Amino acid sequence: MPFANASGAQVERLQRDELTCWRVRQGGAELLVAQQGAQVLAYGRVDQPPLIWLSEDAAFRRGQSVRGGVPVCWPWFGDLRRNPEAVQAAYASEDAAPAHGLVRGLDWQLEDVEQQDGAVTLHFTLDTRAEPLPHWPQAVQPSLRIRLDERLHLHLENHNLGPRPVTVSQALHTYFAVSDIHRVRVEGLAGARYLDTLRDWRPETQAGALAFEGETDRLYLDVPPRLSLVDEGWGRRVQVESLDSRSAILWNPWIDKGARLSQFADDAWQRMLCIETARVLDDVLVLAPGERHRMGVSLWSEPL
Ligand SMILES: O=P(O)(O)OC[C@H]1O[C@H](O)[C@H](O)[C@@H](O)[C@@H]1O
Repeated sequence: MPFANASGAQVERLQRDELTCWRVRQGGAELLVAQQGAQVLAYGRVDQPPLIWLSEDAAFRRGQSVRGGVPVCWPWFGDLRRNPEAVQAAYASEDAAPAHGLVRGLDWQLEDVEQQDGAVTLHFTLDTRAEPLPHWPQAVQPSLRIRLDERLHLHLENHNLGPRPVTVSQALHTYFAVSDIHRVRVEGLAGARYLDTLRDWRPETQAGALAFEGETDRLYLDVPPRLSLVDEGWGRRVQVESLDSRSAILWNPWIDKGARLSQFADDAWQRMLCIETARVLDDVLVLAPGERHRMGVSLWSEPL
């Protein structure tokens, strides 16, 4: 049932196959968010190509992360065994740990929808006290605030409600839509250190802007607060501004890995790339007892 307020924002609950979603329309922008994983699925301005990419082969199934949008990776990023020891130690099982943590396929609770001053904010939490995560007996509660105004802002909060410090790694795994992977570059990384996961995690230093010429899967450190995705094909610059994060993952699967991915068309690698706002490697989060921490990202586009 849609409901609108005086400023004209419209928030509507709807179903995409097995998933409950919310669609927000406001000021010429449209946002779609799934309750599962508190996952942003789509975002853009109605008169422009989408800013966030959602796979045309996306499956909206319970327990399965949707390919595209902004999956929340938490309380670890990627392969747990590649994480610092303190992140691994928080997981109490000998069994193989799922990639990208435990919360992408779970239902988060929508706490409230706030509409104020031309902005709409959806606030999701995952109550890990009422329903502890499997093999992760830590009293840390994540929440995600998704705010739509002229821009899109995501804030991932961690609240350590327990008596012990807890170390987590995390990412807002944003999939961006691009006109053509051969016509884009990411600016802002020059001089940053990175680990190239495709070359045995070799440490490297970025020279100049990052262009994509093959499979790319890199963990960058010392990342500045502003990165820009320059898209010559669509004549725009997408600004990616982070809050309290100095690590980022840059990813494009290219042809061979793209063919092996779930919910991913054979040629989809040409139309997307990921810039993931993160806390990984030596940038992991150490949460003191009682501590709240917020990591964020804001996204918008400007004409070139
Ligand atoms: O297929 P998923 O579990 O969603 O992971 C998708 C991708 O996420 C990150 O960007 C990793 O760096 C990649 O190695 C991984 O392939």
